[in-house]
Amino acid sequence: MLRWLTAGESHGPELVAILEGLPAGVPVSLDLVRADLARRKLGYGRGARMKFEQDELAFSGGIRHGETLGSPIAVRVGNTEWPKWAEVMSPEPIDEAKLGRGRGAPLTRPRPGHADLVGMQKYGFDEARPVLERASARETAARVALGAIAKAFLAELGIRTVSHTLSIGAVRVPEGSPLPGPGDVEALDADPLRCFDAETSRAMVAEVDGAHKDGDTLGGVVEVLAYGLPPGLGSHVHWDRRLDARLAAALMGIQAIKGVELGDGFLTTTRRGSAAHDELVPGADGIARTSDRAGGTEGGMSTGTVLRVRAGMKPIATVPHALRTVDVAAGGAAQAHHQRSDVAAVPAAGVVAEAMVALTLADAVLEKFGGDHLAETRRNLQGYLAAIPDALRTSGQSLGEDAAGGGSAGDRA
Ligand SMILES: Cc1cc2nc3c(=O)[nH]c(=O)nc-3n(C[C@H](O)[C@H](O)[C@H](O)COP(=O)(O)O)c2cc1C
Ligand SMILES: C=C(O[C@@H]1CC(C(=O)O)=C[C@@H](OP(=O)(O)O)[C@H]1O)C(=O)O
Repeated sequence: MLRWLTAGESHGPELVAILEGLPAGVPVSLDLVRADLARRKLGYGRGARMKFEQDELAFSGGIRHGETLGSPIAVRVGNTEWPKWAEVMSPEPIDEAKLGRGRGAPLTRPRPGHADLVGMQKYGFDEARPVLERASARETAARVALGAIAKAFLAELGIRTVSHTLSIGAVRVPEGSPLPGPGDVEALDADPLRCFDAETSRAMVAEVDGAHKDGDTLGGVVEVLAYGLPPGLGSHVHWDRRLDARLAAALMGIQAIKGVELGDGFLTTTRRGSAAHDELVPGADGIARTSDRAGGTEGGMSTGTVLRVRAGMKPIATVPHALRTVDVAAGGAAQAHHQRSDVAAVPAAGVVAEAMVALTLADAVLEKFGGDHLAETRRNLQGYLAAIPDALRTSGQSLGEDAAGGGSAGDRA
């Protein structure tokens, strides 16, 4: 079982994350995690904060000489902007008069679409600062750090994840466009919107520019792909063991994600059964699929084909052309508070979604194969794959011998 927790506020000194249950022997470096933290800041439409704020990464448990120890892994992501917020976010009691009218002033005009109002009601605060500090997606830096470690573990078993942007606002990659593979990650990261279709990416830039000019914000859809999965992660036997359910919960747990689809998702609901599923045919080296509409799960289990899961993000709630609200201190109509914000953070949400998928898959792998050292997990995986009888074997399925090698893009249906 893999467990993880994060703590820390958006403008606090640091985020702290703990990952418990990963086997020993997984190669992990600060650079590897730093690289994913940097990818999370990418994307045309992100606000100024992404440029001036630096993530200061440190491991403070669970890793020795570049490898996991099997003990809980502790990660700290320091915030270089902390000195500016030291009084506003001081853990020690502070004279409220000192906070003044600047960044410490009470936020009494809650933003529709953010956690402000209901957080104040629920936790008994009279202003939004104590709510928004934790509701903020700054927290996703901690999850991406843990996701990078989960990805390092999965890569050792030949499993690789890729995320990309499918839509921003009304601009969408055409249905049926080629999927990026593990070798396309660099090119995706170099694209301003992390979109695999160059023409659509240009249209997305124009969409973001348009929203920015109008003082507005955008949402969109991201897709995460996982290559090289064995069949049988998750289970059909109980609702909370289903891999699709676990992926949906993990993705819906990201700030602003409002919908999740497995494979063709809602599109499949419009198809007839004869055109909705992935038919099985005899292939050269085992059972083959004629399509990949399901997105790599059946009966709540991975099928061994490429996993394809989508997450839809609502537009950013802090709309520059501020939305109507109520001033809960003065009473009466007002405009929601606004200092700065992202126009769109969909590409960043893709990197976060990749981290959440990686953590969920790593958990499912450990549930099925266990192992206190990576070598044991790998042996168990290889033994399982080798024991699948020839008559049930799917085409292109690894026998496990190459599980230490690279991703198996050949699994793509
Ligand atoms: C990567 C990322 C960046 C975000 N940036 C902002 C932002 O700059 N301003 C904002 O109001 N919301 C931003 N959000 C969304 C808010 O965090 C989210 O709308 C808020 O937590 C309420 O979401 P909920 O209704 O899903 O709970 C961002 C979300 C993500 C995933
Ligand atoms: C700091 C990050 O994202 C923040 C997420 C966020 C929100 O409301 O979710 C609001 C913005 O913060 P602020 O209101 O302080 O400008 C974003 O910059 C980050 O992703 O690292």
